[in-house]
Parts: sequence; structure tokens; C-alpha cells
Amino acid sequence: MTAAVLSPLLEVQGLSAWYGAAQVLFGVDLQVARGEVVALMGRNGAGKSTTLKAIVGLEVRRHVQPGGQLRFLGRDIARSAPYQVARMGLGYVPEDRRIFTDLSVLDNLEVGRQGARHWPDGSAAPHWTPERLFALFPNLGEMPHRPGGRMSGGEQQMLTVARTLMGQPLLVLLDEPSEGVAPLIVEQMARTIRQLKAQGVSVLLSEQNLHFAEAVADRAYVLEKGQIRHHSSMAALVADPAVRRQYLGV
Ligand SMILES: Nc1ncnc2c1ncn2[C@@H]1O[C@H](COP(=O)(O)OP(=O)(O)OP(=O)(O)O)[C@@H](O)[C@H]1O
Repeated sequence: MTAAVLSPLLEVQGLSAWYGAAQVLFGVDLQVARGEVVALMGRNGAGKSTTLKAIVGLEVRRHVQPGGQLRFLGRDIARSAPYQVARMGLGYVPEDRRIFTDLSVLDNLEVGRQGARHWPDGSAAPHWTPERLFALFPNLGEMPHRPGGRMSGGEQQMLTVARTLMGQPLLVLLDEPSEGVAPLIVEQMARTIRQLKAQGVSVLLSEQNLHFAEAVADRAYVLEKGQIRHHSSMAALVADPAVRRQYLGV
């Protein structure tokens, strides 16, 4: 095996970020391996969403401290534009739904389409088509011609995820997938994450809901005030009342 196969898919070390003059992240370290689901947890304002934005290079000013790194597939992405990291196979689903309200479900999916992708070892990565996505999201399959603007919030959330998958990502960053959606959609989102993992796609999700994270994640990092304070297996976090109380308030 080559080093690229053995190294983690995403390596973040010493990542800081600012909104204007306000520093929000202070040297964040985390890793995501191939096929892993990793939860980034913490209270409101801890810096979860900002960490995902800083990884893809959106909205924040970011800096990697000397000796640190920001690598995807072993390649330095610290100076890459968001569209460049997307083309490398790093998908990002923001917290707010970003679909085209005038376009149909199918046309929204076509906007996200990219060519088939391979893993660094040359094996084929999962390939998503509208047909495969409609099997994963049956309610989208029932309304392929409906304009995005005439869908419910939960359906729009599903469409945002499905469109990101049309970009054939190897890793998906999901910002608060369980936030503000109906329980049925939360359950569908959990099922989707498990299916992505079963296909070998990695997921890094920002999440406040411990139950949701427990249902889908292998490992967890806990952020407080822009720093990682704890990392462990998901099971160990759930079994640690002191850490849960201190950093998550549950
Ligand atoms: N666009 C922005 N401009 C200025 N400050 C911001 C902006 N977005 C977030 N912040 C601040 O950055 C800090 C981290 O916010 P972030 O959204 O990353 O937290 P979070 O852990 O994702 O919490 P939440 O669950 O509330 O989204 C907070 O203090 C927040 O007020």
C-alpha cells in the first residue's frame, strides 16, 4: 500500500479562523479516515459550523499554524478555493438549505453532477445517479419535476444532501443535519448517513444532538470556545457523564 492509502482522508492540525477581527477557532486538530463517520460536537457557538467552513474555505479567514496542516487525500488544501476542494471530492452541506427554488428536483440534481471518482488506491468510489438517489430518498423520487420552492423544508434538506452526493464526494461535511427538521426527516437523515458509510463514504457532521450523533457516528470530537477539548469513540463519549455535562450540558 502507498502512503496515500494509509493516511487519513482529512487531516486538520492547527487550524484557526476569524470573522473579521474576531478569532473563533484556535488551533483545531482532527482527522477523518476513509469510511468513518465522525461527529463534531459542542454547545451553541462553540465553533462547529465555523470548523466546517474553515475546512472548505468559505466565509471565514483561516490560517494553519506553523507545523500544522490542512490536507485532503494527502494534498494541501489550505490555499484551495471551495470549488477546487469540491472537485477533489470534498462535499459540503451547509446548515441553511441552498437549492434552486425555480429548478425542478431533477434539475437541482443535474447542477451538482460531477464525473465518477476513484479512491487513491485506484478502486472505484460510489457513483451516484438520480435513480440511485431516489432509492435513497424515496420522497424525492415521488416529485422529480416539482420546483424546489414548492417543497417542504425537510424535502429541501434532503435535496441539498442529494445534490451534494451528485458531486460524487469521498467525504461529506454535514452541518447540523438534525437541526430544525421533523422527526421523520431526522430518521431519514440518520439512515442516509449509515448508507453512505456502508458505501465507504466518510462523513464529518457538526451536531448538538447527542442521540443523533450516537445513532450514526463512530468517533466524536468536542469543541468548546473554538478548541477541541475531548476526542474519543462515540460510545466512550456517551458513557462519560462528566465530559457530557461539562461540554454538552446533557
Ligand atoms: N458570520 C459570522 N460573523 C461573525 N461571527 C460569527 C459568524 N458566524 C458565527 N460567528 C461566531 O462564531 C462563533 C462560533 O460560531 P459557530 O456557528 O461556528 O458555532 P456552532 O458551534 O456551529 O454553533 P451553532 O450551533 O450555534 O451554529 C460564535 O461566537 C458565533 O457568534
